[in-house]
Amino acid sequence: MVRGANHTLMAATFCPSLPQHFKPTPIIKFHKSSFSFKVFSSQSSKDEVPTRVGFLGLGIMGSPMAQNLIKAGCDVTVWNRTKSKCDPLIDLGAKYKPSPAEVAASCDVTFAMLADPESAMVVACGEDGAASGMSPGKGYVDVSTVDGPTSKLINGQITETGALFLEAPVSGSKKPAEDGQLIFLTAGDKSLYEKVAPYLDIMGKSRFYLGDVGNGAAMKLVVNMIMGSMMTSFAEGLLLSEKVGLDPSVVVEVISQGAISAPMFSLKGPAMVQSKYPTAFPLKHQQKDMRLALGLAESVSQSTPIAAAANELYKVAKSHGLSDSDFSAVIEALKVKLKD
Ligand SMILES: NC(=O)C1=CN([C@@H]2O[C@H](COP(=O)(O)OP(=O)(O)OC[C@H]3O[C@@H](n4cnc5c(N)ncnc54)[C@H](OP(=O)(O)O)[C@@H]3O)[C@@H](O)[C@H]2O)C=CC1
Ligand SMILES: O=CCCC(=O)O
Repeated sequence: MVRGANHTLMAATFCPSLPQHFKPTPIIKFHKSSFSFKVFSSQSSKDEVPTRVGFLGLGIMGSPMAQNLIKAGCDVTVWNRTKSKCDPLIDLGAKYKPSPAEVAASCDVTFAMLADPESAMVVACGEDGAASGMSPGKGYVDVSTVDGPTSKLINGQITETGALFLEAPVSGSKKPAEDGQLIFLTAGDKSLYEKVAPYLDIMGKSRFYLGDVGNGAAMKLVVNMIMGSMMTSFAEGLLLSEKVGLDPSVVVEVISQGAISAPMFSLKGPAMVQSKYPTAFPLKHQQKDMRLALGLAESVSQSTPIAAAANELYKVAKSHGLSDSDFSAVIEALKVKLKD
């Protein structure tokens, strides 16, 4: 693992729009390794930081991530299927292009934060997709949560153009995205990983390089499978406590002080007790991740009965119209079940 350095230092190190006196020596020391960049050349080459950054997909996660790049002084060009979501970023100084292909063609490196495997594929490889604008010297970094096979297909299409590919799904939700505190789980081209590291460190607090394409996706799915199961177990506990006459708010407090304490329980618990689910991580995406994690487990004949049961609850919640609520709304599926 390598840790991100101070964001201001990182931004000042390579973002061309910052005043020269803010630029310290371009050597970034990380937890386990260090390397240096050559910066501010108009041409990209192997050891230079790419200067023109594209961002495709401006949903709950993509918008604050792109915003942090802009605020750090980076030269950012955005695209989103629903154009209106580009407007706040354009107001902050971003450029706009009307297709992923045009973003990719005008940028050195392009990030993509899409909903699911289907949208990640169409934006990367569809008509006017990013691959059409790719060429040698450019890079494509997919930070969406997808499965390994999808990531490998995108890798194939991007690298066929001579460009480089990195998968880099993130741990951390809306608030960490806003605060530049995401955790990047990267895999793929190592040289691209090193080139984009300063950008990852603006958007995140740490990054892992995990080797071949597919490993980042697998890591993300394992983590989210655990998270999805934890949430359903937590929901069961809250409802059981209420049924036996305990105050579920006190359960949240007790948990927060013990060995099973987790930020997620303290963060979501108080709202869940009030049947409120302000969306940070949409339930439909959590169910997608459970489904993809189950597919991953199936591919290696690993038994995952807890995740399979949790997945069923997310499916029930979706069928009750909770797709766009926060994934903590899965508790409603248990309320429905208990009433039946
Ligand atoms: N929210 C969270 O806490 C986290 C989410 N993730 C993952 O990050 C990814 C994005 O999540 P999030 O930002 O929450 O999701 P949102 O649903 O808020 O945003 C999804 C984005 O994908 C775009 N999109 C969807 N379908 C298509 C399509 N067919 N063609 C083109 N664009 C499309 C949307 O465009 P449009 O605006 O036009 O709908 C939007 O930009 C997901 O893979 C999710 O699992 C990872 C970590 C945390
Ligand atoms: O994919 C979503 C992850 C949410 C989180 O890590 O808090």
